[in-house]
Amino acid sequence: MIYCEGLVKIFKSDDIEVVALQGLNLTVNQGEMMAIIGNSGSGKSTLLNMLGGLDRPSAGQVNVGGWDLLKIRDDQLVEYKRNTVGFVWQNNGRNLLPYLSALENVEMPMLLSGKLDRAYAKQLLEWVGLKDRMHSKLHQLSGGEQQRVAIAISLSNRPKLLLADEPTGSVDTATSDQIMNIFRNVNRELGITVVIVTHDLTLAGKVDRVVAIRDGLTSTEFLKRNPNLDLATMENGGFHQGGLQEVHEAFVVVDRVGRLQVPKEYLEAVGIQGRASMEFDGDKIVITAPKSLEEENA
Ligand SMILES: Nc1ncnc2c1ncn2[C@@H]1O[C@H](COP(=O)(O)OP(=O)(O)OP(=O)(O)O)[C@@H](O)[C@H]1O
Repeated sequence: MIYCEGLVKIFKSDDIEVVALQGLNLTVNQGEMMAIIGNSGSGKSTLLNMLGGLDRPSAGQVNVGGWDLLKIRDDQLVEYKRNTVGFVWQNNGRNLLPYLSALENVEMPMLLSGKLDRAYAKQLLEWVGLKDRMHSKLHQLSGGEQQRVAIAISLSNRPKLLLADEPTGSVDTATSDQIMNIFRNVNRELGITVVIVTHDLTLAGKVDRVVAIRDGLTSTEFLKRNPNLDLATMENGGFHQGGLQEVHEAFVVVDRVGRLQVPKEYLEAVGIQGRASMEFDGDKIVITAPKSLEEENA
């Protein structure tokens, strides 16, 4: 569904250049539900905006659902955004209209694309648990309910890919669980590929695969140890306390030409700066602080 290789995004303003993505690789399979984590400024939103067609990449390859987003024409980009992707933000303000009802809000993008389908709009609101509130005005709904309306809107164009940027950033734990369950249903029952960007490791723990971004590159990948373990089992087993490591195994990402990112803490702990020694003992690759020549000759 998503294939990025060597993806680069450079922001230029006046004479300052910020390299937000510096050759990022990422593959997401059709029907997957996965999360992207990373510190503030690591490039998560930049990546999501590229994938959503909201911003253009500077270089590299990025292909989503058969569209080459580097070469795509402006008119094709409109079609891509209309038919292929749905977007959910932390801040609903961007796509909700406060004085319209929940139902009218869901119908709005359908109207704009000339494909009004009231029955489907109602079905979507039922799907996100708002059957009884569909005629309430947006401003009469709680933050969590508004977020669920936003999810219904993001599905109104029947996308193949749903992108969510910190979708539970401003809601409580119970609402956050409810939202994650909606994503899980959307993924399982509608077969939509779901990519969630988050800071929240408990949230990330609820998906099968997590990719960590550091300094504009994918650095670590976490895979669920037992993919058959479902959400209910994880929650009953006290998963909420455990975070990501309890259910997932961490792997360092090695790109096509063999590059990998070594965590800064590891480098500092063994005093590596600028260069390192690397040895292969037939079984393991050992990276250490550089040995001095005298030591080698001793
Ligand atoms: N429009 C822009 N112009 C200039 N620099 C930008 C722009 N957007 C993002 N950046 C820079 O690119 C880098 C990556 O930003 P990005 O918003 O993608 O990070 P993030 O991981 O989503 O962070 P956060 O979790 O805080 O949202 C940062 O250094 C940021 O300052």
